[in-house]
Amino acid sequence: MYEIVLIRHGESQYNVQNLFTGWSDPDLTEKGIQEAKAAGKLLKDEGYTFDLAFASVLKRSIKTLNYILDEMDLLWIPVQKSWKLNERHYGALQGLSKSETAIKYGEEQLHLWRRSLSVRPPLLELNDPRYARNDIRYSSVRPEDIPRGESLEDTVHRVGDFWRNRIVPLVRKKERVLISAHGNTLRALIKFMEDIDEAALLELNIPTGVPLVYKLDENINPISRFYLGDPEQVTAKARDVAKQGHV
Ligand SMILES: O=C(O)[C@@H](CO)OP(=O)(O)O
Repeated sequence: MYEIVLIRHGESQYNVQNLFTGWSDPDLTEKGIQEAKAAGKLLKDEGYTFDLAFASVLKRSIKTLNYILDEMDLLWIPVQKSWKLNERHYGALQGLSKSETAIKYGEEQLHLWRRSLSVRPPLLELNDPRYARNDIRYSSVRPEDIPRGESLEDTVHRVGDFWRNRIVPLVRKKERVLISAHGNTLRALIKFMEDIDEAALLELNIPTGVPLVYKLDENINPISRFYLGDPEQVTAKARDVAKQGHV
């Protein structure tokens, strides 16, 4: 049996202001830092250790990983960063208030934008300053691969590719891997691994800063997944994420 640990970054400045984030790059809040440190302590107390770790190229994911590794005295392990683990791209919604968007377009439309599989957000114009093509950190990415807005399904493709090509070979070698990523990247990965149906996907919310453990069989198919920590607290945190879509 194999195992892997996933985590969504701690609370960010955009989370606390209830803004659509996507590929925007806000920092962690003080609460987010504490969540990351607590996650590191929990992993250590539960006896976890890692041989290598992954993060996206967004600072909330990178810093969360660093706080966790520092807490575990594992800052020395190799870390690989990839844009393929970036949050789902929220297109022209990025930087807008979720509650104001709910007022303008209705909670139902907002829920579809946030939680459906195939609905894309309004796409960014090519000359929009939020379009990542002019950002130096994406200079090695093929321009046609840089999104202007993604459905969750689009994110499932890029994260699924990354899982198959970069993560699975390591897991097979019994490497103990930690992935620090984002709410919708992890929803995409869960969809990819378990092919959960749309109804379950609509209700799937990932709490910030809580380690999610996957047990995998010999073919690297999931056997079970569970959060570490107090189940009531985890449920309450996931409920808070769901509530961000209300007026
Ligand atoms: O804004 C975002 O990029 C994501 C994660 O913070 O939010 P949501 O939960 O609305 O998909």
